[in-house]
Amino acid sequence: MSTETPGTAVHFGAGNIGRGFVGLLLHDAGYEVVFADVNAALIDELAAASSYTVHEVGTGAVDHEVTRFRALNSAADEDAVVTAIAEADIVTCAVGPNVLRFIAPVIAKGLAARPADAAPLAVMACENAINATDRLEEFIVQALPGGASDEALSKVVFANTAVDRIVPAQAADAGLDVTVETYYEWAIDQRPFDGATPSIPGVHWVDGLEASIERKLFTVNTGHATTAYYGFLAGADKISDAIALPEVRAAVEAVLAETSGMLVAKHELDPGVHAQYVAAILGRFENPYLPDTVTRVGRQPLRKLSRDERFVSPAAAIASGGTTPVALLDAMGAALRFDVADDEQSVELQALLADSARSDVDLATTITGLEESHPLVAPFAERVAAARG
Ligand SMILES: NC(=O)c1ccc[n+]([C@@H]2O[C@H](COP(=O)([O-])OP(=O)(O)OC[C@H]3O[C@@H](n4cnc5c(N)ncnc54)[C@H](O)[C@@H]3O)[C@@H](O)[C@H]2O)c1
Ligand SMILES: O=P(O)(O)OC[C@@H](O)[C@@H](O)[C@H](O)[C@H](O)CO
Repeated sequence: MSTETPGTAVHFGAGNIGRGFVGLLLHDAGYEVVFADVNAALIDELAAASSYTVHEVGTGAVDHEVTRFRALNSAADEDAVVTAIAEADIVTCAVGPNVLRFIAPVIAKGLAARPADAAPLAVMACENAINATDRLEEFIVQALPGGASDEALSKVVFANTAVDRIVPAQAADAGLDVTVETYYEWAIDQRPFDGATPSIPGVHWVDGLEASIERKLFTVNTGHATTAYYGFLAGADKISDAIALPEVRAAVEAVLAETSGMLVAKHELDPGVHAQYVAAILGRFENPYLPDTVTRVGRQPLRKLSRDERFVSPAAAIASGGTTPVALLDAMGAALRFDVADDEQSVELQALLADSARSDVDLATTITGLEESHPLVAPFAERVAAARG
């Protein structure tokens, strides 16, 4: 890690947000980006290319060319990834929260292989999850050869981040190019760097990430998922078509009114500024040029319905104040009806709901991770019963 000349950044996950956002900002900051991914076809295509283009769509859109990258297959060529990490300034990832445990061992090996006099490696997870870097850190520490020695941990700085840019699934013929919205925000907790933050233009450095990640996850992602689940039920394919339906729009606005009240109170946000933030997000969902789908945005419903995620976490915060978050509970009920054959978690969810040996309350606790005595369980069990028909 250096505040001076950018060197190398290793980025795990060369998918939509990896190429369309994190890789782009690191490239623009002057880093050589080393993409590490388990998708052999994607890595081969990246390794054979000298550039790709990030196409923005919407008002003020421009194209950006990304060059000066390498691509490594982290499943087939772990040694090369370890070497790259040993020599890098930065490691980032956008692989999905459930994949963090699988990339941690190779990062641990890279840390162990780092020269003793190297500057600390900045590790920053760019996932839609609360404290994703802390989760990654736990897996890395568990995997450190010889244990979490002071020497190993002196070679690394872990910082939580919040990333925001809608990057839809890409067209089959897009190749490496990525279509994205114009908007982006990358907030990173600056406290762990002790004044020596990496130089990445476009990053918003914050003191502590809790307010930034909760504001983002419980507004952008709660609203997005609500649009997806109600849109799916209404037969919409695109997010922009879904949010154009009055009943979907009303449900999304009701959900965001609930999360807004919680966020404004908890993080002492300016209500007017937050209202503008919400309005801008609804405008982003409306972007007709963004080919985003309800199936991508609703993907992995069991993850989205879990305890620390975009529905249950804000709903539990509201319930702890004695109020029942009816719109959030109804949106969770809509999520239960997300029945998409090629989404593994949707199939698993539907199988759970079809299991007549299990009670509604049992399923409500299993899906949300809440104790049976929690005030949300009884009303969510009612939505479970309704979804089971
Ligand atoms: N797409 C968005 O709009 C967006 C925006 C902000 C945050 N995110 C978050 O970024 C993460 C990735 O989302 P995405 O939309 O880019 O998904 P994606 O499926 O397009 O990309 C994920 C990539 O990770 C790779 N991968 C999976 N397992 C791996 C492993 N063990 N090692 C290395 N690579 C591995 C996959 O092959 C894939 O290329 C998620 O946490 C998501 O919530 C996405
Ligand atoms: O990536 P997920 O599955 O957690 O959520 C789906 C979308 O809401 C998400 O990818 C958004 O497009 C993104 O978070 C915008 O910043």
